[in-house]
Amino acid sequence: MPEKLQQLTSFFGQWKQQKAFALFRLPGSKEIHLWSGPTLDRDCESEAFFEWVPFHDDTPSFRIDAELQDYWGVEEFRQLCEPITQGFTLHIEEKVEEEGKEEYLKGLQRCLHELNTGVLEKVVFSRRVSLKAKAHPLELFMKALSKYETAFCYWFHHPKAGCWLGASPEILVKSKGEALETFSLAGTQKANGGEAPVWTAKEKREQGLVTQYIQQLLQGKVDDLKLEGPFDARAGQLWHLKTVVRAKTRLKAVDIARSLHPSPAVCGLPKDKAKAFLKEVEGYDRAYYTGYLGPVKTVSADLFVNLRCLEWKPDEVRIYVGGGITSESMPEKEWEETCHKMNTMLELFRD
Ligand SMILES: C=C(O[C@H]1C=CC=C(C(=O)O)[C@@H]1O)C(=O)O
Repeated sequence: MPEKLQQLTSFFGQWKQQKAFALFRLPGSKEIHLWSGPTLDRDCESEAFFEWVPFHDDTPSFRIDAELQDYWGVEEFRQLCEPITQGFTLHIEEKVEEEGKEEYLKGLQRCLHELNTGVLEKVVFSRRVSLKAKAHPLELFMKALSKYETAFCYWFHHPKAGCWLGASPEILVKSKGEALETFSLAGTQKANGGEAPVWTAKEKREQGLVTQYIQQLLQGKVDDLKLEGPFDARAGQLWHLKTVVRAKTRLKAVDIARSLHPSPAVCGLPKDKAKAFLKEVEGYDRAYYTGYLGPVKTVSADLFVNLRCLEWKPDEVRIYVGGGITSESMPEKEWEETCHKMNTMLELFRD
């Protein structure tokens, strides 16, 4: 057996016994990276580490020291992986369309009450669906690579955080030297062939609130703050509204990410009230959905919001989806939006 294949087979053949690891591909890149190593103490840094942060503060964060770093070209990796995933069945119970609808709509009414009485200005209400499924995570990761070329695709495993996979369209903080970039991403429409989306006032406002939040938070802390957009951004079968925010700074990417998180693209406004309200109204634990993750080096960082993701279990997957709610929201439309977002992960189980 060629050495590279042997190494990969032994790593992914017993991945559950491995130390924590992250397998990832940056948006648009043709390289797949594997970082693995011991967990660092909170706030302890190394030359290269993988950051893994939850949504709620009472869930633990993990920072993996990238002691082991390897990378492959996508095609080489695909060929190496074929023998590893061969013989695994890919199966999912597909009847999920109406599951949890009643509960979701009840929660949404409570969101609308908070919004209509002025307690909240925006809230990102979410849900989780558990499905019986069988798949090798590596196979799902490979599918994500080919279906979502412009997303940050990852497979993350930590003995204490579990096994997660995703294809995130949203940069939280990207930095290289002093150059900093972040996204304001919100507003969703299902793609309809090649047609450009027409955005409603509600969608423009929900995205505008995210841009404003980022701008206010960064102003005075960074130099040369510039905004580009909003423009249409495609993510799989969905469209979003996106504004790219650029700046110059000497602050550390991990510190900026910590102060931006959770933005109104995943939480709400006012931030603390929305967070507390979500904990109560959602009735389930978001865990690492809408947290953030990514590789960090001494001179660069690529941190993404953990969206369009699933939690993998041996016979089950849990898919997490949400959407921005404002006083103009129409319940049926918001429900449908979560169904469209769920399709991003369900697609991994289809040919
Ligand atoms: C919270 C999610 O998406 C966010 C990112 C883009 C568009 C969003 C929206 O239109 O509501 C959300 O803010 C999700 O995918 O679960």
